[in-house]
Amino acid sequence: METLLQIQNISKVFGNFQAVNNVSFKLKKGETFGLVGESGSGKTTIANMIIGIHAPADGKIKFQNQSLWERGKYNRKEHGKMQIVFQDPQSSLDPRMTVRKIITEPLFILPSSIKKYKSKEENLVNLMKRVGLQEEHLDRNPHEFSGGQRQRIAIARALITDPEFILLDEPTSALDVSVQAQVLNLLKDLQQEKGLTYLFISHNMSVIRYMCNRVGVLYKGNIVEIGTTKDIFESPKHPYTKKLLSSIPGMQKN
Ligand SMILES: Nc1ncnc2c1ncn2[C@@H]1O[C@H](COP(=O)(O)OP(=O)(O)OP(=O)(O)O)[C@@H](O)[C@H]1O
Repeated sequence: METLLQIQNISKVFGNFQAVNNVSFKLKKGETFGLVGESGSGKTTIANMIIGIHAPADGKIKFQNQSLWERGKYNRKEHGKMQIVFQDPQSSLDPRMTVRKIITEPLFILPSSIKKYKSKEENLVNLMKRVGLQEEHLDRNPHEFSGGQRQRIAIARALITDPEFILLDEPTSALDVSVQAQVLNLLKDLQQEKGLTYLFISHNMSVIRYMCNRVGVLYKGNIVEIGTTKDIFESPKHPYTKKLLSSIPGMQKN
């Protein structure tokens, strides 16, 4: 299968702290790759290097075979094809903006003809319905919504540019368990419909198992194990992976 995103030996140092150390993995088109590890293991730092917030100290990140970083500068040319959904919809959605503005904001990086077409009322209404919201929600502000609805708004915003790839950074960790399942199922259905590729970042092994085809286990900035979800959960090799698994309620200890 075609490789969409390739992470090659990336590292990141803050002061003299090595947050990410020589990390490599690949995302194949249409799959969900999970990145799991406890708080502080470097998950968000890797996400930030992919989306252009931090330059890697070393290594390469290639999207559709194009380098995203060249000599410390981020290449935003293909940025509409990559989107992100963050953990906390409370702080990632601007409270002063209407839902309409929030959702259409990513279009500004696209050519005006596409922007004009995509922001047509009919398209917006269809997109709202697809993520489980309603037309009348378009002119409200984020604080008028529940956590689950806010995350649906963030998903609509991610979908507006017709991306190939969505980086999901703990997308349901701030939600109640029942709402969490609904949002995860929505993400799964959207992936099927649109052939999306996901990088799914989480510290929650159960969610990773439910969502991912393959998993990379991150420990203190290092990938200690990569495998199919089945291999990671049924025959983990690294002691740290075993430790993560033993912390899941109801999981057999290895
Ligand atoms: N801008 C920064 N300056 C200094 N240290 C940082 C910075 N960003 C992250 N770190 C450190 O790098 C390490 C990795 O952080 P990171 O946020 O990537 O971890 P994480 O696995 O995403 O954790 P969490 O799940 O808590 O978000 C942490 O020890 C953190 O304190």
